[in-house]
Amino acid sequence: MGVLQLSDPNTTDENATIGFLQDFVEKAGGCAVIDGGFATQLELHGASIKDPLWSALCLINNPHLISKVHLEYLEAGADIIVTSSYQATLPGFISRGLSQQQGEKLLEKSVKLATDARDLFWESLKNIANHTYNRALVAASVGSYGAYLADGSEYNGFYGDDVDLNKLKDFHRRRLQVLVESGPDLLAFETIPNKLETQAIVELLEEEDVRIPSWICFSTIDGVNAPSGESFADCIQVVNTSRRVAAVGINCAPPQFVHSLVQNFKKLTAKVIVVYPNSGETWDGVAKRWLPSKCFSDDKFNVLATRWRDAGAGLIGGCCRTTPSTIRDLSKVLKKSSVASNGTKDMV
Ligand code: MET
Ligand SMILES: [Zn+2]
Repeated sequence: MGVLQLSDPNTTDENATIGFLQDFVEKAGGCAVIDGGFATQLELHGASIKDPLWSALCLINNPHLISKVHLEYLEAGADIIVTSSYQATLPGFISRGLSQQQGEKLLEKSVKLATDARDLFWESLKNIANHTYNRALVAASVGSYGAYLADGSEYNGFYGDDVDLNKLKDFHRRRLQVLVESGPDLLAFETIPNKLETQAIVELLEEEDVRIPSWICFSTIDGVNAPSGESFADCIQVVNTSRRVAAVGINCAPPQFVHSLVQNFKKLTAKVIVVYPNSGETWDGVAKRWLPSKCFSDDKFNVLATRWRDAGAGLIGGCCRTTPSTIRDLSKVLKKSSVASNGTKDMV
């Protein structure tokens, strides 16, 4: 098995922006594996992140742990790792007494920690014959405005009457510029709860002429609509207008919702479908803690994941409360069946 040969994402051909991710998925056997809960794994290692900056706090006081978690997910078989920048925002850092420049350095660092881990891991495989890993891609996480507010609004979609399109674009603009300049392979917009923020992202990608492919993932509470109550048909219509968004889907929703959503999204878009649900526990945004789920096991997650793949999801991983063990099992299940369906695992 060798390195995936992919189209160049930095080309001036706009179609190639999308083609890059489509190629990656295809060459991974029709379904590539994303990593699992990042903040979850930091916490399991003892990091204290009960803070408005959440996992981004580790960028300041525990970057080694971030590298360790990236390596754990790579070892578990993730084809794509997501950076620690989900709740890393410039206003968030500034409110902690950091300067704009220090904040920008931390955003840059979130990408560098991930690309360094990816390169280190890939290098370590050099002398290992017949390994089944792919050289992973790094997706820079861009959490929603609600994630920055840290008030649970990423799960209810209500940003208040004073938040309009321009305010959301202003909020996202500089962080996006810094992340893009830091050289990730992809951008991962996560837990987007409404159509307005979708529109802001799509317009911003155009205004900033972003040439690396993005995915946009929504959260959902009822498993049918966006948290704002707007239909996914409405939200995806906006996504479909963008030649810079390569994939669209769901993250951090209960796994039980995902199958019907993949079926629905398949009807609404030709883009790659990306899903990485949480473990089924629910986040109490006010008390800032997870409320228990009815049941969760990696076995159950795997069974569900093969159905998501069969329904047309091209990128599958885990969000909060999933761990490297979830991703290891997921990777085995998805890659095993992709070998069976392709008859080969040689992707060059
Ligand atoms: N990428 C983020 C993480 O795994 C997504 C969090 S969703 C609340 O920590
Ligand atoms: Zn999550």
